[in-house]
Amino acid sequence: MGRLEGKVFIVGLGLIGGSIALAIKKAHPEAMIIGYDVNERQLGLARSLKVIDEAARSPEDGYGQADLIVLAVPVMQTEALLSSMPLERLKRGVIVTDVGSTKQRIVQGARRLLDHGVAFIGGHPMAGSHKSGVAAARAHLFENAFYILTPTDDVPPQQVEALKQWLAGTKAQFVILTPEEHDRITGVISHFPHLIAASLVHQAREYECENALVSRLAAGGFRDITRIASSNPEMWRDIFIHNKHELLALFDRWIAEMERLRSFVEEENSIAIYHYFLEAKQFRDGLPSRTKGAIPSFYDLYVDVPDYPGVISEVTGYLAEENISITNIRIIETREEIYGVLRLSFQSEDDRARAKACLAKHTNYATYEG
Ligand SMILES: NC(=O)c1ccc[n+]([C@@H]2O[C@H](COP(=O)([O-])OP(=O)(O)OC[C@H]3O[C@@H](n4cnc5c(N)ncnc54)[C@H](O)[C@@H]3O)[C@@H](O)[C@H]2O)c1
Ligand SMILES: O=C(O)C(=O)C[C@]1(C(=O)O)C=C[C@@H](O)C=C1
Repeated sequence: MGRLEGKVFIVGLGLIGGSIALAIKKAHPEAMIIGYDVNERQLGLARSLKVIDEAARSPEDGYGQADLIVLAVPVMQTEALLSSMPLERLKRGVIVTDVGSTKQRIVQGARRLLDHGVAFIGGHPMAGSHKSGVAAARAHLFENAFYILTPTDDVPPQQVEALKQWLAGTKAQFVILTPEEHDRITGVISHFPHLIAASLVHQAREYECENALVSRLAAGGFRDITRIASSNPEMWRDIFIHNKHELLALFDRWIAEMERLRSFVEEENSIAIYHYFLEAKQFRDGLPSRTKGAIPSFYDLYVDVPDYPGVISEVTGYLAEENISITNIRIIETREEIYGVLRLSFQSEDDRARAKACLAKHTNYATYEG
């Protein structure tokens, strides 16, 4: 696909908005990426990290210049932006899209754009992380992942193709769904699992009051299933309100399923318990593997390092001595401070913990997990 020139305006420069910006720039280096975020720190960081070319002072400042507008904010904010977008100031032929985890209410909210002849195409890249913020953004975040689009009949197919071309750098696989299909499927495979993860953490926290060993002993299984409980609460609050109807139906099915399972255990029904686990294993083992992008490794350690030459080789040298492999390394500049931040990525939580201990042994640099 050819390179596009023109202006892209991204509202919301967090994990997803930042990653989309980087992916667009990779495929279309001549395009100008303008960004806006209500959080000035995120906006400043997006500029410093060169995630965007230019910062807008307000959404209104960016809308009128853009050939592509990407709304990458929590879904309730997306609705608000759609209802206040000054349609008469938009460029002719502009494409407006979003990245929100829900679609029905957003597409309903975009009705005023569609009625005004503006091409709104709902979008949802089905990859992400429990991390937030532009510092976590990566150009390859969506590689091999599904990217759902929910165009309505009002939108000409050429506009849908043009959006795919803008987003080609994501290297994602595009899938067209209706907003209803989207919300039903993501309710089951994304939204409800986040609720289960959060509820398991609450359960452990309550047990912790009885015995402080609970969190210290929480090992691989608990950590694997609850990683997503570390996700952004504002984002998940909005998703739960938006997809309320699907989630209520899932609650009913889940509660009935737990009752059934509870009775197997109460009755010591070993055949039923065995088959329950076996069937789950068979289905889980049969899921298509999507190695790169869909499940990114995000075991990052941030290290505050003094700004002098050779500090990076010093840090990596200590890790090499202990055979700890780094999968990625990045310097995050902070212009006004004498300290810089080094972001080291590891393949596993264990590697990250070893790196933390190793740096504590050899240096006095502050480290924190991201
Ligand atoms: N995190 C994921 O795994 C994931 C994956 C796919 C889609 N999504 C969707 O992407 C969207 C963004 O999520 P994220 O993970 O990037 O969150 P994030 O918290 O990393 O970033 C959101 C950014 O939006 C900014 N913002 C909030 N309200 C704003 C407003 N009114 N105007 C301008 N900026 C505003 C925030 O300051 C923040 O920087 C959400 O709708 C979410 O549902 C998230
Ligand atoms: O990997 C994670 O941390 C995610 O939760 C990513 C995840 C998901 O549920 O798979 C979360 C929300 C998005 O809408 C899409 C992807």
